[in-house]
Amino acid sequence: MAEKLLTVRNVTRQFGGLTAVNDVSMTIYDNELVALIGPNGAGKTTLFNMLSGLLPATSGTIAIRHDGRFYKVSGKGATSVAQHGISRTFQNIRLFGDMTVRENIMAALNNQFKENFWSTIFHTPGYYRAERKMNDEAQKLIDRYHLTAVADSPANKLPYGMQRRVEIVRALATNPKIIFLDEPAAGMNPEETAELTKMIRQLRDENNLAVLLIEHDMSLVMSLAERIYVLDQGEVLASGTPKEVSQNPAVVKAYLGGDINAAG
Ligand SMILES: Nc1ncnc2c1ncn2[C@@H]1O[C@H](COP(=O)(O)OP(=O)(O)OP(=O)(O)O)[C@@H](O)[C@H]1O
Repeated sequence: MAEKLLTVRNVTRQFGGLTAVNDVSMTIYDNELVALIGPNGAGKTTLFNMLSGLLPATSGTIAIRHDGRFYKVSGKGATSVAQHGISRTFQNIRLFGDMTVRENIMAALNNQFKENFWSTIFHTPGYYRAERKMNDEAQKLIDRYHLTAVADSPANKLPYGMQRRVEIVRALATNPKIIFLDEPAAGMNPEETAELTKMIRQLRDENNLAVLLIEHDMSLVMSLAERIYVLDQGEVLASGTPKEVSQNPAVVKAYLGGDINAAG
C-alpha cells in the first residue's frame, strides 16, 4: 500500500463573502496520477494555489510528507514548499521568455545544486563541481524529454505546445515528490495533447513522483488519471477511478446533464 504524500483536511478559502473552496479533504499517495476536474468557477485554481503554498487557507490543513515527517504547506510560499518537494506549472506559462530552454532548466536546478556563498565568491573546486553537475543534469533532462533541438533557443520563440513541455521539465528540475500541472493541455492541438499525455506518464514512471493535474480535456483525464476528484461549487462532489466518476449521477448532472466525455 502506497504511503500518504499530501493530505488536505477540511480546507476552506473565502474571498470576502464568497466561499471559493468549502471544507475540502483529499489525500494523494506516493506516485499517483490524479486529476482535479470540475465546471468553471468550481474552485480548482484556488485549491491549487493553496496546495502549492501561494495562497493561505482560511481554515483547514494541508501537509506534505518529506523525509518521514509532515510539513504544513498552506501560505508558506512557493520557495519553502519547493524545499519540501512540491513543484507546479501555471495556466499561463511562466517561463523566463528571453532565456533559452537550457537556461530555464538551469535556473530551476540551481536550487538543488547551489554551493555555499564562499565557494561561489572564490570559485572553489566545489563550485566548479556543482557547475559541472548542474550542466550534466540539465543535459540529461533535455535529452530525456526530447528538447535537444530547441535547447539553445529562447523559450518565447518556441511553439506553444513546446513551451508547455519546457515548463513541465523546469518544474521537474527542482526534484519534486509531487508536481501540480494547471491545465497542461490548454491551447494544444490533438497531436500535441497526445505527446503531452505520453510525457506526463513518462514523468511519473521515471521519477518516482505523484502528479496532480487540473484539466478540462476529458479524453486526456480519462486516459491518464488513476483517480479523479470532482469539485463543484467549492466542494468535493465525487472521487474515484475514471470509470466510477464518469458513471456518478451527481457528476453527470454537474456537467449540465451532458456526457462527461464531451464536457469542456
Ligand atoms: N482572488 C480572488 N478574489 C475574489 N474571488 C476569487 C478570487 N479567486 C477566485 N475567486 C472566485 O472563486 C471562485 C472559484 O474560482 P477558481 O478560479 O478557483 O475556479 P476554477 O475551478 O479554477 O475555474 P476555471 O475552470 O474557470 O479556471 C470563483 O467564483 C472566482 O470568481
